[in-house]
Amino acid sequence: MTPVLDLRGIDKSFGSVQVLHDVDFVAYPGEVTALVGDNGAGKTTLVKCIGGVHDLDRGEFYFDGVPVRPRSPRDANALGIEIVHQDLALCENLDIVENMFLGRERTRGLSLDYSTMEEEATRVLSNLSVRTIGSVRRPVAALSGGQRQTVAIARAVLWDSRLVVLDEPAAALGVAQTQQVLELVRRLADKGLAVVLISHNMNDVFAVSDRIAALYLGRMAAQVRTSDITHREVVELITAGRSGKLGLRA
Ligand SMILES: Nc1ncnc2c1ncn2[C@@H]1O[C@H](COP(=O)(O)OP(=O)(O)OP(=O)(O)O)[C@@H](O)[C@H]1O
Repeated sequence: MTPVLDLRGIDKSFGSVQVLHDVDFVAYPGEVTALVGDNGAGKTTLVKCIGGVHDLDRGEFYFDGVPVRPRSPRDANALGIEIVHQDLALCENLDIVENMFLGRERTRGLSLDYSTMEEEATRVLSNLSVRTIGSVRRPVAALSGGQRQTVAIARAVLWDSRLVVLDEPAAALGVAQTQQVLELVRRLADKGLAVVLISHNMNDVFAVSDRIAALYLGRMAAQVRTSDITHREVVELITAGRSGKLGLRA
């Protein structure tokens, strides 16, 4: 199976500080790949390279097997890459439909085509089996944390997305809302998308991922199938960069 995303030998520095060292990373269609690592390990930096926010210093970037080089978020979006950042970037004063189409509004003549946008937003939410959100004309200010996360994720798949990266989608959520968001994450993959999930929560990672990639001090310690690794081994990769036969050699 050709990975949707295949990064090889990625280096990234900020000034004299090298944050990513020779990182390989793959994400397959229909799978959730968890990206784990301690604070400062380089997860966000890697994701920003994927999303075209940062240009790479060195390395190869293949998308659907084709070499590419996204140099802006717009380039990444055009390929089918969507990043849902932790702050979600939703506008409180706008409703769900307006948020989902923000910056990419549908127009008819000179005016906004609300009925088409409303139909498409409703269709995407229903395709994702989201039933917990109510009317799509509700303002985002009135939504709970989990509902906001749902809107941000639905916005990401409204376009012809192939790869969706979710940065800690359940970080601030309660138990029931976390469960709903994880189910949504799983459904995205079941629809054929490649999903990358950044998480510090091992229970969430084991509940939903097919593969786990562990970054340690800017190096990829291991990327393995979730069924081939234990909870304890992942924690060792995160904290020490190695675990038994897995991980970085001294
Ligand atoms: N624009 C920047 N300029 C300089 N250093 C940066 C920049 N962005 C990130 N870094 C540094 O790169 C390292 C990795 O940061 P990054 O945010 O990628 O880690 P992370 O794994 O996402 O951490 P966390 O789990 O805390 O979000 C940190 O030491 C950080 O200070």
